[in-house]
Amino acid sequence: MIASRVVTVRSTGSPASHSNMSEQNNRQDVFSKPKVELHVHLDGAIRLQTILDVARRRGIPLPADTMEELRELIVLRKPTTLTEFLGKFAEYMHVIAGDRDAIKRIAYEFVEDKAKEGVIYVEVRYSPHFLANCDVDPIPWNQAEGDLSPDEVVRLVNEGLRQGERAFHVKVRSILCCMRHMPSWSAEVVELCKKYRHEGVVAIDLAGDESLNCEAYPGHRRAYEEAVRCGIHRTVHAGEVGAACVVKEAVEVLKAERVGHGYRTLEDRVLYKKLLAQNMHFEVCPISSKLTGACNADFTKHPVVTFRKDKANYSLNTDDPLIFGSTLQLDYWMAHEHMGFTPEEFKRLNISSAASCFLPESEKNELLGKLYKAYGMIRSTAF
Ligand SMILES: O=c1[nH]cnc2c1ncn2[C@H]1C[C@H](O)[C@@H](CO)O1
Repeated sequence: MIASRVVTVRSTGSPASHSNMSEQNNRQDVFSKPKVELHVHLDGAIRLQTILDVARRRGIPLPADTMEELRELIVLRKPTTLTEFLGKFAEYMHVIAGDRDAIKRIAYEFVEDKAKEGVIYVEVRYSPHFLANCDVDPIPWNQAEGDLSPDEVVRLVNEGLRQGERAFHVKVRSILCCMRHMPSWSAEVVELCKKYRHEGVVAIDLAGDESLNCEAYPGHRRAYEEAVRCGIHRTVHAGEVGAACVVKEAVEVLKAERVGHGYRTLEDRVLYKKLLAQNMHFEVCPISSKLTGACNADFTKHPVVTFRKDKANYSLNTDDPLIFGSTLQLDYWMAHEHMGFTPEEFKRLNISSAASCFLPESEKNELLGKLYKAYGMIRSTAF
């Protein structure tokens, strides 16, 4: 029996449309055991307070002076579209991008926040180009040109994450994102993955707006070929809002080892069966999928209900807790309350997540051992 206890669920923003804050604070932590998170964006997991502090220090005007006003500006309250959701990043990225202290700080604070959520291993992703202000074309977020390159961004994030790991006892690895609309950045992304593979960078990702262009550009394809050639792990955002053919392309052309979201895989039964047989991992983000309009707002109809029924390999993740006003506990709570997830299923999916993480085998085994121990399970237990 898992004892559930009432905890205060701290949130980076207000709980988007799911409830009011006091209601959220009284929610039970439905799985207060060590967890693994594989799909969360660093730039979607920044503290509101940090955005305010950095804006003040840098003298950058914001249309919000208080946490409440900033929350109002950034946090999504109702389901929208992926395109509109992605537009939220433009509200605050210009504050953090190009600033060395801010970048280290968001990485460090991210680890602290994950520790509070009971996460013992996390893979956090971001686009180095989106946080830079030189050696990137175009310079993002209307920044003036500065002297912070994508390469240095990776070094700073690595430093912040390493300090966070030591302070909060969470194991953290990172994934570098190519962006769908910027194929010209992808060659450098894979080079950065190679350069920093011994400093915590474990994989390459392709993020951004699938609804704008479905077929991966040659720039992305070449980067993924290089990743395969060099043994860099691969995940791809696919089938979030894009059709099942985007998932097919991710797996067959880009050689993705995991699929970011992947909900619309279910529309192609042949593909779904094939991926089930391959034990393909789906990085599921429940609250995200509701607020980006990727899935039906009725959680009882969520693709993860089918994944669970079919004993698919999947994880539960926050994706962008800042913009969704969420926490990992809230995603678990939604799964429990609206989809009937049990502690047994939470254990199973965390073990699948650990087994599908991008750590080297020996470290993966160590992580699995920790979970089995914490869950009071014997290693050979098969679900
Ligand atoms: O859910 C998402 N789908 C596609 N792209 C996303 C999602 N969440 C964040 N991103 C984008 C916006 C970020 O700036 C970028 C890198 O983290 O990845």
